[in-house]
Amino acid sequence: MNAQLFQQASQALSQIKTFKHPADVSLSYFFRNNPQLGQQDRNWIAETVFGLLRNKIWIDWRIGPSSGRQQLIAYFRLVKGLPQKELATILREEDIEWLKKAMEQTPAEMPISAQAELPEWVCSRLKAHMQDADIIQIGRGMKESAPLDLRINTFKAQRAIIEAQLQKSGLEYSATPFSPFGLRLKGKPAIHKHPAFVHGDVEVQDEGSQILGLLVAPKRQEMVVDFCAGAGGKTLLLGAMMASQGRLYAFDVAEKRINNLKPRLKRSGLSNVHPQLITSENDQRIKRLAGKIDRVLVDAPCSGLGTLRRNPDLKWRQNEVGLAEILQKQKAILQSAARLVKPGGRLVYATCSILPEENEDQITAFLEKNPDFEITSAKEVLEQQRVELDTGDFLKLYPHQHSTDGFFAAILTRKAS
Ligand SMILES: C[S@@+](CC[C@H](N)C(=O)[O-])C[C@H]1O[C@@H](n2cnc3c(N)ncnc32)[C@H](O)[C@@H]1O
Repeated sequence: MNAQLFQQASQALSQIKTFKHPADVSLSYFFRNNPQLGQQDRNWIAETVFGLLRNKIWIDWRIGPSSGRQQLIAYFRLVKGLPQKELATILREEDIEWLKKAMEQTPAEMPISAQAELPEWVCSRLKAHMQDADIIQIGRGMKESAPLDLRINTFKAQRAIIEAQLQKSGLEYSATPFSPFGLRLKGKPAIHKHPAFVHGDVEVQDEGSQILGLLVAPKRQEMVVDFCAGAGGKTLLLGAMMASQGRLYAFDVAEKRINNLKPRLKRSGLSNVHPQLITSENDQRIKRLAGKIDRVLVDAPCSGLGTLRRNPDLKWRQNEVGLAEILQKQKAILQSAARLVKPGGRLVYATCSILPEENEDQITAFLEKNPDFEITSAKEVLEQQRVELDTGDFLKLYPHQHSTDGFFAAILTRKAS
């Protein structure tokens, strides 16, 4: 660490802290405007500002109102535990005085929000459903940085060959605990340049996201819809599970995301995927396919509060007003997507959120309105695939328990008429 680099981290932080854009977007913009920074410096700045964001609620409570520079000093001193002499190169005279006072002050009792490193409004919503100790555990799990998980593209590649390739290039990895297609890399190697990635033999995908595919469990020759396909993280998995057979529609309302799916699709070698830009959840195409689809995945737009390990800035970018809109959208999408499912067919509703309003509550409301659907146990569906993961009827994943992002999923089956 040197004074200049520290100053640059502080500047990057002040741009991120407007929270007008996602933190990674603001950071890329900062790097574009500072082309003199080498890769090592960029990595250090990114690690530092993300480290701060992962701990900022606690830091704000501990040191009170303060500048970005002071928050960074507090991060190194109080979170990373660096002794003051190691900060000598960056501390100015006024910093030393400020730090002395900050270290001495004892703030009032720590609120649950600071203990859990979650916004107050999130804590109060969780409190209606769980104990404080559980909220704290969930929140603390979100403070760790996420591991780099790969999914083997089983349509193209065999695990033994991929493992041999990784070993040959000196990469360390282990099998993911639950997903049969997963590998967890040690550290954060530049996997996008690795031949296995370039040839489409592996994709980067959190193990939790891989498990969602196991809940859909599409069969070869089936008609499947990935309703909120985005750039196709789950589409590619579903397509591989279908061994590139049957028909898999990838719907989304965002043109950019559907366009981003196309190069990934090409790399994957799949030919059963049909990306379709839709105008809304009520697009004409949905009416035409009504009652014809075997399996539908709704990976709904959500608050993303299960992904705080990767997107800690969501703690400031999400709020209750935004949540109210998201809840309406989720409800409308689920209701419309359900029309696609044929009798006996399966609908999987998933989010990367930890809020019950976006999860269980949506399912309860849906089932009240749609008595022709019933819950199928996630535990049983996973058991059938020899995956030992029991979170009950619903899939509920948390970083502190499963080392995945926070995910929720419910399997709904349309009763055979
Ligand atoms: C959680 S993301 C999906 C991520 C994706 N399934 C993946 O695995 O990479 C939710 C997606 O829903 C899309 N979306 C939002 N409103 C929609 C709607 N009315 N109908 C279909 N998709 C919608 C968003 O554009 C976004 O790509």
